[in-house]
Amino acid sequence: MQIRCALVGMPGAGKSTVGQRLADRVGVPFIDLDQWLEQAIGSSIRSYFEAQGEERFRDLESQGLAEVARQPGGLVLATGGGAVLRAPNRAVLRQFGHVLYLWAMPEDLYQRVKHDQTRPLLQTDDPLRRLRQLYAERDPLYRATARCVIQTGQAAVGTLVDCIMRQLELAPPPP
Ligand SMILES: Nc1ncnc2c1ncn2[C@@H]1O[C@H](COP(=O)(O)OP(=O)(O)O)[C@@H](O)[C@H]1O
Ligand SMILES: O=C(O)C1=C[C@@H](OP(=O)(O)O)[C@@H](O)[C@H](O)C1
Ligand SMILES: [Mg+2]
Repeated sequence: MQIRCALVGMPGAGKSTVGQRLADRVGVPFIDLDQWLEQAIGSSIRSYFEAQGEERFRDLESQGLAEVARQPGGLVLATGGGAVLRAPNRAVLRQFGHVLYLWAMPEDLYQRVKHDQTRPLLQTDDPLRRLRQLYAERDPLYRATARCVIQTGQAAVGTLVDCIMRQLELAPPPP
């Protein structure tokens, strides 16, 4: 089965986790853009981001996205939460394939990422407040990029994969 789809959404939405599971289920390669970048630069996103600053990270992310999107054939691509910030990236994603927005409320995102130290933008005294700010800025951009919105809420990862497969018309509707 050849599917080309990209997952966008806030940090903690489940792009990396759901994307890997979806790719395994369908049997296509999976690329997590952050992991791909970490391999390319030989350092963690957090250290690169903190040493070089956000603009340089965004440049790197844009270059990486353009390169990964050129890979032909079936592919599930999990982006980083800020990949939609630049208009050219949004165009690359739309051209790449079916873009799905994994949506969750900031309060649910916070529960998923509150103990995580790998996300540079959330290393603040008040990560929930930061998530709310990021959500307000980005929700319109995710919606403008994606063809559909998948509400993640309390849904288990397997349930979300089923839902995405139905969106991609790879699975029959539930009885
Ligand atoms: N649907 C879900 N329900 C509960 N926990 C989830 C769900 N999706 C992801 N998680 C957990 O939330 C955390 C963040 O998920 P991750 O895939 O890294 O998100 P993203 O790549 O969108 O930032 C991980 O610990 C993951 O196991
Ligand atoms: O929201 C963001 O700007 C970022 C999200 C991260 O990816 P996740 O969305 O997988 O956390 C990673 O790309 C980087 O830390 C920046
Ligand atoms: Mg991720």
